[in-house]
Amino acid sequence: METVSGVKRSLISTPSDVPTINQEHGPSTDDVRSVQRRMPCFVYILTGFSALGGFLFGYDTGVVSGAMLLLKKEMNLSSLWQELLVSVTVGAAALSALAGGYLNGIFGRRICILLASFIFCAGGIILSVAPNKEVLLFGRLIVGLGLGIASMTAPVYIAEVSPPHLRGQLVTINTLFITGGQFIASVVDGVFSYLQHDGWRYMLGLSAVPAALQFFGFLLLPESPRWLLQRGETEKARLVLDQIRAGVNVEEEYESIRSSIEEETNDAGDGSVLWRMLTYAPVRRALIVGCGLQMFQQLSGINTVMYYSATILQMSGVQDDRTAIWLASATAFTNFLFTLLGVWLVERVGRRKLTLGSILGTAVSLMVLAAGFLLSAQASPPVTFHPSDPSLHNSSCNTYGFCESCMLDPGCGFCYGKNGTAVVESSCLPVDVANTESAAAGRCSNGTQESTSAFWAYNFCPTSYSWIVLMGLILYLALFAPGMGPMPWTVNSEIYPLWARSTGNACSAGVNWICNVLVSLTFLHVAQYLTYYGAFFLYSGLALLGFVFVVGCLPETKGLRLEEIESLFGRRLCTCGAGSQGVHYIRPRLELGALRYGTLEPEGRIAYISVSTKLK
Ligand SMILES: O[C@H]1[C@H](O)[C@@H](O)[C@H](O)[C@@H](O)[C@H]1O
Repeated sequence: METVSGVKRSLISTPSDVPTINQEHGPSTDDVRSVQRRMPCFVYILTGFSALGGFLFGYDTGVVSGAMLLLKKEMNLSSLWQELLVSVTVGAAALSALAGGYLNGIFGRRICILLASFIFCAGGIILSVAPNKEVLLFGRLIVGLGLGIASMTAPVYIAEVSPPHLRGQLVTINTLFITGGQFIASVVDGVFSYLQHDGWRYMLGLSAVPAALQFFGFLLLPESPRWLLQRGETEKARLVLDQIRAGVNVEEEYESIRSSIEEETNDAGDGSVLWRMLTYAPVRRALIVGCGLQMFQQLSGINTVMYYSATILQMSGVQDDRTAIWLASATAFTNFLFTLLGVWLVERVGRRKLTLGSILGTAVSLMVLAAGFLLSAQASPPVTFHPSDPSLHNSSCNTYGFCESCMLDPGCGFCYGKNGTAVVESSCLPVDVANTESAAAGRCSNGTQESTSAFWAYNFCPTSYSWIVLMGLILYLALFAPGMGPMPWTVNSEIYPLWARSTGNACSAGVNWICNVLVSLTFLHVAQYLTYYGAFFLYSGLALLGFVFVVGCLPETKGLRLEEIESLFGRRLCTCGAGSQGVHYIRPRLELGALRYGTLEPEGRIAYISVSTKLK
């Protein structure tokens, strides 16, 4: 048990969807059922408009790969500039997510969402009219600033306006919008890839449309009642709560938020919020769990799959650029589809089981992916033909004996002929730096391929094991998307008490973006050092570590009111997971002078007995 302040903070009151015994202020079971029966339409509208932030997150991170194919030709971009244009957005998102915690605390969720959509709009317009690469870089930086704020604010806002029995589902809808945004971005990429001149302007600029929609929508939508109460705007808070609970008696919810804010204010120690979070054990544990989940989400390699799916598919044998782009949209669609499964499952099986099943499945499918690459590497065709052209002799490509090592060098590609299904007369040649679809010289150089009937493989080797890679990829998405995709966002939106919520979400979103940039920027280098199968075995190992972390540390939060969740972190870290396996809590309610205790039953449901025993 914590100190007295810890006990007071970890007070449990009755969740609205659990029938209660002898409760003083609670809604009757009929009230509760009627909330669940009535469709809380307004909450869905609020969720839809805030999740547009998730959509923009997905769109802006997803669209850039297709835009880059056109931009690099039109603006003659070096690989440094390409990397800069991709990573400046993610880097800016990491910084602005961290700053978003402060902004959320001061200005509230609504203003932050308005600010993010305004920034997205401005960024989209700048990108669509950019006359040169410097302005493009500036536009991508602006978009990143919006991304960071939106990524941490939308889940918090949705969690704060949702009723407990729908909260998991509604916050998961935000991730559904992220993956939806990635899918739409890939379709837009596919469509505008036919417009060789200026197609990228439409790709990058179109994001201004949903951003404007969100901006105007939020001018009319309310602030989070929890934030309003925290700022002392009690009347407004009650009005908003009435409005979003569709007229059901909100007295108990209002009281429970008010009393937990009162306790927080009384207990508030000295120092900044972050310092208080780090020095107060239950919140520190929640922060470790929140940041750990976000870290393992990224370390299990989702964005190597999302950003490089076209490349991965090419490596598995799909040769044509345009086919690869459309197959990449099939990948994004699979991610979207299985996130939908997560929305359906989250309130049925709970966050913990969903995350556990998903991360274990992710680890296994990464092994399948790695095995596919390993078999392809072992069956990699040898170099059998050394062309006499003296201009090719000085290149490092000349030193490779197999396609596998040739393909891993970004400066080289594999040029080969076919006899039936057998690879013949194969060479490793330097790539044409202006256009990686052909070799710099020789049989596979631009314009000569047709007459010589030679095939050019850049980034992949001709192999008969590509189906295993394809199967691993689909399996990966099907198992990652329902759990490890959305749960880190969903869990983070609910595990912190109100005073620490925006800072906690800012930190964990920052960790997500930082790990995102680390993994996606290092993928090609890791693949070069460890080969592709080594890289995927590495991600699989990291996912297994994540599994151990989730087993030990993630408690079940399903069905609990936000004010009750902190108590799940009352025990030592790595025993928190036991909370969902039947732990008994005894929580004296000191300020009321009455003793209440609750039993946390399997499935995270809490049964209540309120005992009117005076402590004094
Ligand atoms: O939860 C999301 C989602 O899974 C996306 O597909 C991924 O690109 C993001 O990085 C992640 O945070």
